[in-house]
Amino acid sequence: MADDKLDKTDRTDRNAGKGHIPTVIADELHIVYRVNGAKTGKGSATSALSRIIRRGEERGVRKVHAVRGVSFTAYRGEAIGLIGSNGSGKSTLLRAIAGLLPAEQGKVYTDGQPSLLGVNAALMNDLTGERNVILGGLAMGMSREQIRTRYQEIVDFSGINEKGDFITLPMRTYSSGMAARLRFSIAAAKDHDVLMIDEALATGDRKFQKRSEARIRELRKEAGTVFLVSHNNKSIRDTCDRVLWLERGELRMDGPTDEVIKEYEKFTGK
Ligand SMILES: Nc1ncnc2c1ncn2[C@@H]1O[C@H](COP(=O)(O)OP(=O)(O)OP(=O)(O)O)[C@@H](O)[C@H]1O
Repeated sequence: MADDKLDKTDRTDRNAGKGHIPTVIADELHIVYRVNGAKTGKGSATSALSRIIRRGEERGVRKVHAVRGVSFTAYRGEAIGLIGSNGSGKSTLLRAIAGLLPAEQGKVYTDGQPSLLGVNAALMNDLTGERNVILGGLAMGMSREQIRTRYQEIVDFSGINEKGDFITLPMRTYSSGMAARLRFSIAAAKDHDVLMIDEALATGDRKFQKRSEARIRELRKEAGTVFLVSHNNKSIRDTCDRVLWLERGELRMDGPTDEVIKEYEKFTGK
């Protein structure tokens, strides 16, 4: 499971001799979704017949094999980009590392509790931005005192109050970009062992993206590991030094950012 403590002497730690500390190890990881009540066939007489014949098997459950045998080791201080076409398994892999999805086969080992910062991270729409900063901080394990000292910093970083006193209004009055900025700011206020960001940078405007990129670089210096899922190759280039390229759930390439993006751009025809 994802919350297994890492065995620092793990054999997959190829760089142990160089003093690198592994934070996440995925070992031949497979993730399969099961979709209940999924219809097979088009509702024709023959498909109805075949459904009757299959009765007793896993009826109405369709499997989606989203991650297929992915292995890698992430180290402290690395910023790793995850790239690949739509539906290639990037978000699924992050959710599995965060311990939100069980492994069908294989294993994920993590050092500490990884935090997943998605554009869908749970904030309460009916509460004010202010309350969400406090609740979000508590949910991440910050003390009230820590939240109090970081509060102004979080609000300033989000830029929510640049156009008026929005932080005291309910989140439902925010634009999707404003909400995403607040989510990022809350998550980025804490020093994470492993921080995973799913497309968060794509949502803010250019000025906010720059600020987020700078913060990611800081988080790396503070010895965490950062994973970033993005379709924006420039964001990945500016932030990451290593890239994992997924395609149809398989790890197609793992290497230095420039090399992997070059191959990916050939693949996508850019
Ligand atoms: N909750 C779910 N139930 C069933 N299948 C799912 C679920 N979430 C994702 N999938 C499937 O798993 C596969 C991988 O999806 P995933 O969202 O991980 O891809 P992605 O690389 O993050 O895509 P994108 O770039 O479009 O965000 C896809 O085939 C998708 O249809």
